[in-house]
Amino acid sequence: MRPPGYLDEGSGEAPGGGAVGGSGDRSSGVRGGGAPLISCRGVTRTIGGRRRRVAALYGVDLDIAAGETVAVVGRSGSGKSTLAGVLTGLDQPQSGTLRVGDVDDVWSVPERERRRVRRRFGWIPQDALTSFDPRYAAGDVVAEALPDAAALDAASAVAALFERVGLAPELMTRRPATLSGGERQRVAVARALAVDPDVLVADEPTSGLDVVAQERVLDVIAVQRRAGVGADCGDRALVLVTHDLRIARRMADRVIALDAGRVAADVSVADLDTGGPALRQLVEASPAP
Ligand SMILES: Nc1ncnc2c1ncn2[C@@H]1O[C@H](COP(=O)(O)OP(=O)(O)OP(=O)(O)O)[C@@H](O)[C@H]1O
Repeated sequence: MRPPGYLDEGSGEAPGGGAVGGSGDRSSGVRGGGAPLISCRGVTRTIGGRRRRVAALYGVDLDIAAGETVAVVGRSGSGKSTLAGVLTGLDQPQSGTLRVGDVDDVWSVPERERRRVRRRFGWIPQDALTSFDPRYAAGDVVAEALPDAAALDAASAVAALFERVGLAPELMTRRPATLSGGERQRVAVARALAVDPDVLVADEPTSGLDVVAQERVLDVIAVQRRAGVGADCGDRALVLVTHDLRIARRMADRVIALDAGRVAADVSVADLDTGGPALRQLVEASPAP
């Protein structure tokens, strides 16, 4: 099940090679010496039915620290969206563990505890429109995601979120299907921010948008990353799934490249150009800057 405010959607193990950079060094993604906010160990997820099963993630080890912005890059089908679903505790891996904060193994705790973990994440899906309930106006989509306390004064909470993402208040009563692609994505960002998340996970948040709309959405996400809301943004993390290395360079501190469901590279943005052949292949496969 998706979190409140999202339509449920299906989602779903793989061959591969070794990683460039830090994924073999499990402490490399953790800054400041503390425990990472999110840790995956040996995560494998297969998707599909009985006839055709696809190994979408295979033996993934990954740490994400509070305060980091991590871009997940890779070719189409490399497992980026699958990883996003696993990291947020929405999709269960067939094997491996996911630790989030003080919960050592998210899939071994009771569902109630898992829901508490999921509430730490704001999720911006790849295709916002299909994640909206078509019966709801844009404001209601965001209101539905509010935590119980904020729901007491939902109207002003939603208005504040609309303002934050640069959406005119009159758009609250419009159905998302009648909004532009960029406006819809910003409704999706507002919905993700409604939970005041510790981790914002954005899956190709600008796909299908023109350059101006892309900039607006990226700016809104960047502001959340830097400013936070009512809390120290140093406690927060952003995971940005993208096939576009230009966006990764612009937004992230660190880049994780997936290849056939495995972590092929885990490097700082500064090392993006010196990451060795595996990473170079991925860089060359991405759109030109
Ligand atoms: N519902 C599904 N049923 C069967 N296979 C699936 C399903 N969803 C994804 N897959 C397969 O799992 C693999 C990983 O898919 P995933 O969506 O995670 O890749 P991705 O890197 O996010 O791709 P893209 O950049 O195109 O969004 C791919 O081989 C894909 O075809």
